[in-house]
Amino acid sequence: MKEIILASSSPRRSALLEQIGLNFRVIVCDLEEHTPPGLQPFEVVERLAARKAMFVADRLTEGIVIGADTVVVWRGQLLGKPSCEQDAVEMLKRLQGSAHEVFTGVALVDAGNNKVEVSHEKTRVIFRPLDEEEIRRYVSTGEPSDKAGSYGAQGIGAIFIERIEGSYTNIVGLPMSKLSLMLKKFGYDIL
Ligand SMILES: Cc1cn([C@H]2C[C@H](O)[C@@H](COP(=O)(O)OP(=O)(O)OP(=O)(O)O)O2)c(=O)[nH]c1=O
Repeated sequence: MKEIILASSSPRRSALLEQIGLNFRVIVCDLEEHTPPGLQPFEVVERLAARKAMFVADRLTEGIVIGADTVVVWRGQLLGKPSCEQDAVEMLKRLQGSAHEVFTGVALVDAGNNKVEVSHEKTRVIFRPLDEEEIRRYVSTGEPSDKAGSYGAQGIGAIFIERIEGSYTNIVGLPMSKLSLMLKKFGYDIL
């Protein structure tokens, strides 16, 4: 079996891979997350996921490298990780009482033969209405600080979610069903 390498510092992505009993190691790449303006959300997350995976694969001679990137899209606006607490409050004010989409791009790179596969998944999330006090209390827990859209569906943020259409794990940072099919194409079976 080839070694699996996760090119991500996200503890949620590691937790999802641990959940399915995958043996892997983490190599973190500290890349600037910049893309040219005017790209569609799926293009942004696919490009960033590919860049992260290729950066790590370039430094290896073998192994399958997984890269990923997650953004929240609200009425056409891309919301990444908040720059400060006020930014998080502003994002949550937009998301409350409405629907948004979470896009996660996933890239697999086989470091041995430079085979690359990139894809993305989209999940629709509906938030119940929130008042400003609730938003401020949530932001002061610190949970939003490292998360796209300023919430964690796997954490306290769960209490804001009325409904989800699509993959839950995609919201948390890795669409596991899609990932398993991509790994299969690289000759790696989970079961
Ligand atoms: C919407 C949402 C996002 N997130 C997280 C997943 C990602 O870790 C993060 C989005 O930022 P990313 O830039 O995708 O990932 P990262 O900076 O955490 O890690 P790396 O670049 O090293 O791969 O937001 C949640 O944990 N829960 C959620 O509900």
